[in-house]
Amino acid sequence: MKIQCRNLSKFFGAGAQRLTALDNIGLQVQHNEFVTLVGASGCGKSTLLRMLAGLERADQGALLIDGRHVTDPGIARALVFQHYSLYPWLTVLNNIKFCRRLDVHRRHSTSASVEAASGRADALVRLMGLAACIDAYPNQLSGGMQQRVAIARALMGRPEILLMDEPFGALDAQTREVMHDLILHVHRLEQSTIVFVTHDVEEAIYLGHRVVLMAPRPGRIDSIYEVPLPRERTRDMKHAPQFLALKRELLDRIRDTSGIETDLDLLDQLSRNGASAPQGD
Ligand SMILES: Nc1ncnc2c1ncn2[C@@H]1O[C@H](COP(=O)(O)OP(=O)(O)OP(=O)(O)O)[C@@H](O)[C@H]1O
Repeated sequence: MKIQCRNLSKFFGAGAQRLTALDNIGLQVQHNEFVTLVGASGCGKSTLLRMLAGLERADQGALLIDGRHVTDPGIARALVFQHYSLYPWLTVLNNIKFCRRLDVHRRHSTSASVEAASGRADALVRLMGLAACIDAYPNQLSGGMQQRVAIARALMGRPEILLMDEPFGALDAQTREVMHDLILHVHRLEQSTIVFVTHDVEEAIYLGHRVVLMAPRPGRIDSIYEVPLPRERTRDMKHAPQFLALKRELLDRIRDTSGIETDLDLLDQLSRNGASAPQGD
């Protein structure tokens, strides 16, 4: 098993203010699996991802990767965010090469490691379709191109696990479609394990082998769905009855677990109480 979350809990704040961001999370992800996380706002998706990245510590439970406890970030795991976080003063190629934890940036680096890193950067440039803009600076690129650079940079250290937090959230619909096929291609080629957070249920189904649906207050796993599609995805599958049925089910479940209806009821009560409250002078 690549990733094992055993009864993970995470709290923020203390006393009456204590918030259970993650409550008793149990999740196992296999090597080369593509798992997507969806759920209403505040259900702990990003917190769980940050924990997998080693950026957040669990307060209870255990997180194991390849059977070993995770305590810190490591080169075997790379994180990609919605905001591309590229270095504006570096060209595309240098952004890709600049993966700080690579041996090549250390004093003891050998000419063989420099050459290997250079070869990997060139391969990633081709894979990501960036060959025409290697000398451009990030501010000269579209959002989609910047995100390609960010993914290429994340792949530079050959991560075994790619953790993606709404990486395509800021892109337009057409660019997202292209990026979906690109990331599926990367997943196949690199044989990586991917955990991908999104608000977009269609994206979660199209990319994922399994969709993990989380719910808020406290943040928890509500249910896990196997995606009933072949692993090799094609865009026409988005119209398949089983795709549409799962989409409906997930959307209904997210609405039911979001707490939005309870909030609306409370607002309704408040406005009714307000209307009947005695008016002051
Ligand atoms: N550093 C922090 N300090 C205090 N509370 C936090 C912190 N990080 C997250 N939280 C809280 O933990 C809960 C889970 O947050 P998280 O960002 O993981 O949810 P999410 O599902 O990713 O939300 P969204 O979909 O809106 O991005 C939220 O209530 C959030 O306010």
